Amino acid sequence: MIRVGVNGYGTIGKRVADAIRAQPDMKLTGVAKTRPNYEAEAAVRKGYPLYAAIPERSDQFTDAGIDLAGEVEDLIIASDVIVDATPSGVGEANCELYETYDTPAILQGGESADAVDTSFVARANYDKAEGADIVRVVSCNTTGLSRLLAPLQEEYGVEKARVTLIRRGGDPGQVDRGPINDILPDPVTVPSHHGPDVKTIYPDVDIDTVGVKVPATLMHLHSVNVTLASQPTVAEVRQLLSDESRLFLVPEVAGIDGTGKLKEFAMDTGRPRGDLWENCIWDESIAVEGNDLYLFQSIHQEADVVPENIDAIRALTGRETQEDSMAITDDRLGVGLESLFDGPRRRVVPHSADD
Ligand SMILES: NC(=O)C1=CN([C@@H]2O[C@H](COP(=O)(O)OP(=O)(O)OC[C@H]3O[C@@H](n4cnc5c(N)ncnc54)[C@H](OP(=O)(O)O)[C@@H]3O)[C@@H](O)[C@H]2O)C=CC1
Ligand SMILES: O=C(OP(=O)(O)O)[C@H](O)COP(=O)(O)O
Repeated sequence: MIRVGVNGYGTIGKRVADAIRAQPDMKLTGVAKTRPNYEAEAAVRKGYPLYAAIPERSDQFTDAGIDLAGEVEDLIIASDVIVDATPSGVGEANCELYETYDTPAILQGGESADAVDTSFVARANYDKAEGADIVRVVSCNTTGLSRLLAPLQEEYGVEKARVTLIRRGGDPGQVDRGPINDILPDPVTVPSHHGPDVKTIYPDVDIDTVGVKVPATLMHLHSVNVTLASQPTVAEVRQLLSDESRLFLVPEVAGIDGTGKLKEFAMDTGRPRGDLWENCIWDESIAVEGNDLYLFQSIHQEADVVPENIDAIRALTGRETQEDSMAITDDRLGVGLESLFDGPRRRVVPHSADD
C-alpha cells in the first residue's frame, strides 16, 4: 500500500483525500489543517486522522474537542507521498519540509513550474514523474487543455491551438471573489499564462490562449480551435475523443445546454459534491473546417485535477504503468459518463473504502 498524506484540506485537498480512500493500493495516513473549521469536522467524521498544519494552533483543535493525531511533520514521516493542496505559494514554501524528511510531494497548479521536478498530466506525460521528488499537477484549465491535445497530437498532429478561456470568477465557496456584474479580460494581456502552462506539459505544442473572467462559479468554458496537420472528418474526431475516458462528449439528447445543467446532471448521477472529473465537450459543438477543429468544452475546476493527483502518486512511485494507473483510478472513482446515454449503465461514483 502507498501511504499518502494530504497537507491542505480544502477544495482540492478534501476531494483528493476521498479519492485516495477509494484506491485499492493506497492508504490515507491523514490530513493536515490549520484550523478546526467545518472541513475539519467532516474529516473527523470520515475517520481521517487530523494533523496540525501549524503546530502553534494545535490548542484550537483541542479547544474544539478535536483530538489531533499529531503535527504536520508527523504526517510527513508517516507517509510515502504527500499531496500538498495548500493555497497557491504555500506548497512551494513547504517543499523544504518535504525534502528534510525525504518524502516526495505532489503540488498543485497554483505553484510555479520552476519549483518542481516536473509538471504532470497523466494522459500526456505520466512517465516523466517516475522517481521525481516534487511533481506539480497543473491547474484545472491546463489539465483540461492537455487532455484534449493529447489524442489530437498523437492521431493528427497539432500545428497550432488557439483557446479562449471563459473562466469562472471563483469557486462557489469563495465569497471574496468576482466579478459580480462584469465581464473582464483576465488577464488583460495577451496571450494569457495558460498557453505557457500547457507548454510545461507539451513543450513543442504551438498554443496561444486568452482569458476572460465572468460572474460564474460552477465551471470554466473553453472555446477551442486547433489547426491539425491533417483533415479528419467530424465523425473521426468524435470517435477519437470519445475513446478517451476523461473526455465526456455531452450528447445532444441529454438536453444539457450549459454548466448549470452539467452540474445538475452530475448531482443527479450521485457524483460526490456533484463533481465532474472529465472534460465536458459539447458533442454538437465539434466542427471541422478543412484542417481546423472547433469545439466547446467545460472544465469543473474543483474536480478535474483529482484523478490526476491519484495517478501522480502512482507515477511518482513507479508502481503502475500510465495505462494501468489511469484504468484503476477511473474504475475506482467511476470516471467516464458516456455509457449513461448509449451503453450499458455502469457505476459512475467512487467505490467505498471497504469495497
Ligand atoms: N479551486 C480550484 O479551482 C483549483 C485550485 N487548484 C490549486 O490547488 C491548490 C489549492 O487550492 P484550493 O483547494 O482551491 O484552496 P483552498 O483555499 O480551498 O484550500 C487550501 C486549504 O489549505 C489550508 N491551508 C492554508 N494554509 C495552510 C498551511 N500553511 N498548511 C496546510 N494547510 C493550509 C486551508 O485550510 P485550513 O486553513 O482550513 O486548514 C485551505 O482550506 C492551489 O495551488 C490552487 O491553485 C488547482 C485546480 C483548481
Ligand atoms: O482556473 C484556475 O487557474 P487558471 O485559470 O490560472 O488555470 C484554477 O481553477 C485555479 O483557479 P483560481 O486561481 O482562479 O482559483
